Amino acid sequence: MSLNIGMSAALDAAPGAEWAIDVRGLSKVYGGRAVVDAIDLQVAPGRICGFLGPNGSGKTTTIRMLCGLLTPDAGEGQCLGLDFRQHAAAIKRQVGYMTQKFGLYEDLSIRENLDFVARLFELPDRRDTVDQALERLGLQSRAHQLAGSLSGGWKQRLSLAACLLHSPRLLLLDEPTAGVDPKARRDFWDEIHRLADEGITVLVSTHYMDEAERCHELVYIAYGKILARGSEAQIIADAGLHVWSLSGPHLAPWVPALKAAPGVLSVAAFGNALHVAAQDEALLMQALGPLRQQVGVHCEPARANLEDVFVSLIARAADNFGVAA
Ligand SMILES: Nc1ncnc2c1ncn2[C@@H]1O[C@H](COP(=O)(O)OP(=O)(O)OP(=O)(O)O)[C@@H](O)[C@H]1O
Repeated sequence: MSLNIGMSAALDAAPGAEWAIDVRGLSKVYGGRAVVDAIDLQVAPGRICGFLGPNGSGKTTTIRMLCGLLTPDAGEGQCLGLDFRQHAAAIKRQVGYMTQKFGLYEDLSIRENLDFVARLFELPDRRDTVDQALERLGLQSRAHQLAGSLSGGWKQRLSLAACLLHSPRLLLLDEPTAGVDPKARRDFWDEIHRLADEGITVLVSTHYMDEAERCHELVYIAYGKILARGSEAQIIADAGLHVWSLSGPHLAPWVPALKAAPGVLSVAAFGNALHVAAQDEALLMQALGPLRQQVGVHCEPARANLEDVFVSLIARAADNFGVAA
């Protein structure tokens, strides 16, 4: 069970705060290594901010510091208008945190789990509150089923219902849809957008590009540092990438040489096409030269997508930090 609730907190979020999350210089060091390295993060109320980055880049650590489950080594700022270092308990009461791993009791039913969480939060009218949560997330038909016997999609809905029970104003969701099928993911995102329409702020980590596209804004982190932020369109424009799409037979043998070519930052297959990306257009043309001579190979400029940008950012960051991408 990962819920950790400050029962004694009486502070409410400061009304009308300009930012739901506003932290600067947030850092966490493990074993002498800054796994979150002086990051600044601002999210306005009612916005959905996607938090992206490769495995081990510091997303969970950041989320856990924001909701007061982990003490930062440095940083200052506010969550919901409250100083996030001084008022961790008060913030916890107004934040819904969904962990990466299912954090509820497998041997309790859906209803029993929700009732348990309602007790933890000392919610009044528990039965009504649980009934409403069951209805909102479409869980009534399975209310008496043990959580341990639910599929991934149902477990995820139960987790979301549990973290919404106390009417939080900020949701911190850590890879909430990992391993969940496309229909359940779509339903989940519809619900996230309904919540944002109601004014709830959402910071959600994900590895899925289609989910990134459903966020109002994105933050991309690697090696504990923020490498890009903004809307999808801004991030793509800021990256200044040149991308060419290649199609034709037997392209796979060309991939290693393309990847090794100077200036090439990303090579990826999308269906029958290869996307090759670089910042330096002349180097890209040089890398593509031999392929453009091949009979049957069609080359044309393409629009960079988020995945092209993120893979390229990692390649550049790896160069900067002197590590293997
Ligand atoms: N308690 C800990 N002690 C030591 N190192 C830790 C601890 N927790 C996390 N780390 C390290 O900090 C780094 C960042 O981890 P974190 O879980 O925040 O990454 P992440 O971006 O959430 O990754 P993923 O996408 O795989 O969930 C990793 O290298 C991880 O091994």
